[in-house]
Amino acid sequence: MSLPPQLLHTIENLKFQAKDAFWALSSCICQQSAKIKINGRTFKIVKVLGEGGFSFVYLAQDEHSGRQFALKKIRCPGGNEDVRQAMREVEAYRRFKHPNIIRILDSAVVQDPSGDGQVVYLFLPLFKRGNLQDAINANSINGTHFPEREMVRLFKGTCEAVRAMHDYRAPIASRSDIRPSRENQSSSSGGRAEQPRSNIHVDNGHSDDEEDEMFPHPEGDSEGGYSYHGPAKGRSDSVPLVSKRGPEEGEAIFDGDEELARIQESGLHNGTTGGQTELVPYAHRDLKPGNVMIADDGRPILMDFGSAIKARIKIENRSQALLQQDIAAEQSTMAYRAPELFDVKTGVTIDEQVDIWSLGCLLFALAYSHSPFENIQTTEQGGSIAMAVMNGQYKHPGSQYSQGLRDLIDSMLKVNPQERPDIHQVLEMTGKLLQRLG
Ligand SMILES: Nc1ncnc2c1ncn2[C@@H]1O[C@H](COP(=O)(O)OP(=O)(O)OP(=O)(O)O)[C@@H](O)[C@H]1O
Repeated sequence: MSLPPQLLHTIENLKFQAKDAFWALSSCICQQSAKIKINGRTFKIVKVLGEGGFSFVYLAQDEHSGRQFALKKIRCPGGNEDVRQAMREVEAYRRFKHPNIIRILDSAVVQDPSGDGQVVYLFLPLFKRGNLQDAINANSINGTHFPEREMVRLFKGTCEAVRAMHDYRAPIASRSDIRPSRENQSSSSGGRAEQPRSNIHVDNGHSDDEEDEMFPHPEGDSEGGYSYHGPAKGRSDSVPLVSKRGPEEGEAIFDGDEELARIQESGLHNGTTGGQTELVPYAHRDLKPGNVMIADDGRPILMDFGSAIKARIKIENRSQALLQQDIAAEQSTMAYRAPELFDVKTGVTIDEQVDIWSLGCLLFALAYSHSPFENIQTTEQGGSIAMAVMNGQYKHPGSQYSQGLRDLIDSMLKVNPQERPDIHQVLEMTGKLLQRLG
């Protein structure tokens, strides 16, 4: 039976209307996908700033105040263990308060709207000038080099951030901070090969109690009022489950300069506010130019604390050694990784000297645009990066830089960690070099 032409037309019209409605709906959805609501605020995602192994970093703008932030989105497909790992990063950001260390502004754990699992959002101050790796890349493209004084200044600021970690003092009240880690007491790896983060169930040197400690504290506590209510089952919106006190309507979520001034004035450079403390050195474990941002005033700012860990780990047996190798393989960048992390020996204590090696690589990279152990396959040395690192095989390319700079790099790139200077000695040598450079 054929339909009258008028009815056919009406049907076509309805089809188009339905299409229009579909497009309107999808464009609305698309527009919404460029916005995100966290802790009661709506943020516009302006662009992608960078991408890491498990995360995206976006430039986000608060719709209300117009302020811009770096929003790090960490996917946690592996469930609670991944969320815990991400929360360790949040906690590490909060632990170290220093003018050369990035401060976290806020965080939230939400149900991933595009699938299963959770997402952890970190609000960070925006550094428009990029990081030291960006500056190195710009040098390579333009055929330019850092002036030596500027390079040593950037290096010194980075070392000051590292010193705050190596000299970290924990309040004594928090006894869990000094208990031996489960990692040090038991073995669980048994020779696993390099695996993705979500499959490695390690505690990164933290006891169970400390893991609890590392979760945000209840509202109103001394740490500043985070609260964790566990992952939300079946929620599809972006309701924050972990949140600092959400900003009131009209209240600026953050003022980076004010915050920095507060840190500098209060002298809270080492995370403690008085009372009894004890030394609990932390290692960053992934020092490299890409993890040092450049602030508007030119200050180097250390970031990316996903790999930060209590520095001193006693290796008592082969399984613990292999576990540490796994962790290093997953979290530390190979060309900047210390030799003792490539082949972890039994009966030794790994410590914060791993960072000194990475600082040597970082200063070398600032000077010559690449790590001493990058592009190793293409050199006449022939061996792998691991072999070159473990043998301490590298060469300074010809340059205008002073012998003092070369000596400083060489002092840090000692295969035996005990022969490397500690961070205080590195800073002393760096200061003297700066003085000589005028
Ligand atoms: N606060 C910020 N301001 C501007 N850009 C940023 C900021 N934080 C991160 N980025 C950009 O995003 C990139 C990735 O950030 P980040 O290193 O924190 O991610 P990641 O997943 O931990 O990376 P990786 O896999 O290297 O450890 C950085 O190299 C940088 O270019």
